[in-house]
Amino acid sequence: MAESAPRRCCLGWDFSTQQVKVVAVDAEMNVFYEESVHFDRDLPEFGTRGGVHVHKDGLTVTSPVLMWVQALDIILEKMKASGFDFSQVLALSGAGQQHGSIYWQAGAQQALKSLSPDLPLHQQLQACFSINDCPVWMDSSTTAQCRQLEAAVGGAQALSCLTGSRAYERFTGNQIAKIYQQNPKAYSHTERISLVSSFAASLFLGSYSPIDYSDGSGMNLLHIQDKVWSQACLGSCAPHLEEKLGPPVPSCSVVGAISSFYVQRYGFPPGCKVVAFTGDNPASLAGMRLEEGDIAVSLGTSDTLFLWLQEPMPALEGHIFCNPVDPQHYMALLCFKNGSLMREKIRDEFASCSWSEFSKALQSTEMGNGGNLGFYFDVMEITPEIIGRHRFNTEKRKVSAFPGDMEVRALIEGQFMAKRIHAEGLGYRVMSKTKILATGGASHNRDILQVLADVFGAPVYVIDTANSACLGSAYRAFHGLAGGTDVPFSEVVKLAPNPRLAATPSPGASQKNKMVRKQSHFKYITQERILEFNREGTGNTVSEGEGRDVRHWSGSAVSQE
Ligand SMILES: Nc1ncnc2c1ncn2[C@@H]1O[C@H](COP(=O)(O)OP(=O)(O)O)[C@@H](O)[C@H]1O
Ligand SMILES: O=C(CO)[C@@H](O)[C@H](O)COP(=O)(O)O
Repeated sequence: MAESAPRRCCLGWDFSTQQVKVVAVDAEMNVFYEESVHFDRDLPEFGTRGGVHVHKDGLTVTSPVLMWVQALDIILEKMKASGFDFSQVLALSGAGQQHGSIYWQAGAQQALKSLSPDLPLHQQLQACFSINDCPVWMDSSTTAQCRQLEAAVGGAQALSCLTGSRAYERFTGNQIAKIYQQNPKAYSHTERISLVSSFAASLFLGSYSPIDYSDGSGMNLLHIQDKVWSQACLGSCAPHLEEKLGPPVPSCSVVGAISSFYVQRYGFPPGCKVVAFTGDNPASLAGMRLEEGDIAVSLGTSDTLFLWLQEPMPALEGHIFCNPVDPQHYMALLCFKNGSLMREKIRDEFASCSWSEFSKALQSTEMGNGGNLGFYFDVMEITPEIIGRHRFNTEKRKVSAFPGDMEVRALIEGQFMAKRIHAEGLGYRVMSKTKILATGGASHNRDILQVLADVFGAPVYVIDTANSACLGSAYRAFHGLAGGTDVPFSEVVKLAPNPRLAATPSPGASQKNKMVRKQSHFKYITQERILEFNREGTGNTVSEGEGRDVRHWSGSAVSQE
């Protein structure tokens, strides 16, 4: 796969929920190498499903830290076996699934600094962690800690104004508070706490890497405007937390040179720079070269939707993060937990475990699904907080199933309708110039992208790799190398290929959307509305008025315009 002629490059890594991935990008911004290690498939000894362990309470979700370390060993060996020329790597950066936290035991820094090139990393770092199973973003077990934090700073909106988000269970400050309360011994033996992103950077640096502003915004701890840890939040979560976190840094900072371990074992140049790692969603924003007015939809393990923002407008729903490529600006993010794993379940139940059958089901059903609507949350959703499968037929009745193909379309339309109304709740409006940039594993599926274009009434573009977090990490490595904050990111990546048009709205879609916007139909797809449907009981008719509106996205409503 690797070229034999020397090709100067930067590497972009992604430590995501289900896998570790890497791309190499040359000075002309071409991707010429991609590799990945899939946790469930390639490291079965850790017994994860979808890269995680879901605990008995159904709320606690963790991943083994040594699985991540070993995945890095494996991917580096794969690169070496393929002849990848490490000597040409000028710089590297990376991304991590957001919010997950790693607890380095006292003495671990020393172990990191004295890595022997004769042994793989996982054999040398075995005793370095005070917590072996790390809380990850899918965890929703910290409701008590969330309420404590909000109370400590004057309420949910006050916390959002400070940190960009009200308290969320998966956010790291609340996870740290839980560990401190339930396992104080492990907490006191911890000398450093990393995010998945800064942990991965630390493995390359051979010492602790700082947390960057952008991923640091997903902790409920960072003052997003002043870019310092909030003393009120730190104090509410756990003692001595500031020293365990270290000072945060701008996302485009060069945090050091690569550890001699990689120079000696793989042949990296000693001057290879490590640029601060960030969250996978901020890295995707960089990879898609998002512009103001565009909307990005990432269809990975989680589904996320994000926007570039000039001014933060923290609210009770969604998140504001510091922008990863422009320290003056921000990004807004909505996260939906029932993303690809939910789609896989419906695929397995109704489309013979095959994506091509899943696509056929979308092709054989009509836009609007004849008025049949579904919302599928097999795990407790984040946006909004709700669980269960909720289907409503064309007679406005709650039903327990649809015929197979209709089930597939109900899932995909429901997922995208939810994204649109929640984005509109944040103030986003689809305009005539709106571009939707899609990424993540499911963006390989053109039929899914067609539904996205139809529901948003806007064209959908993709980049050549569905791996925008890796790509963005490689771009960010070039940015850090070029001087970071002193140089506009757009200047550094100007040679990068433009996104390709993948789907345009079907005839009739915009007319439906126009009517839906006018009559505010989407607003009924809210937690309250679904709870109301449930209270009314399966088979009950939805009361006239509000409930009816949800179905107006279907064909029958168009004629009313
Ligand atoms: N053709 C396809 N159609 C729909 N979904 C797909 C397709 N190919 C892969 N996927 C989904 O992509 C997911 C992985 O996406 P990815 O962005 O790589 O995840 P992550 O970065 O969170 O590990 C898989 O769980 C799978 O469901
Ligand atoms: O919790 C969030 C964002 O707030 C998730 O988006 C994680 O960042 C996981 O990312 P993927 O592995 O699904 O890409």
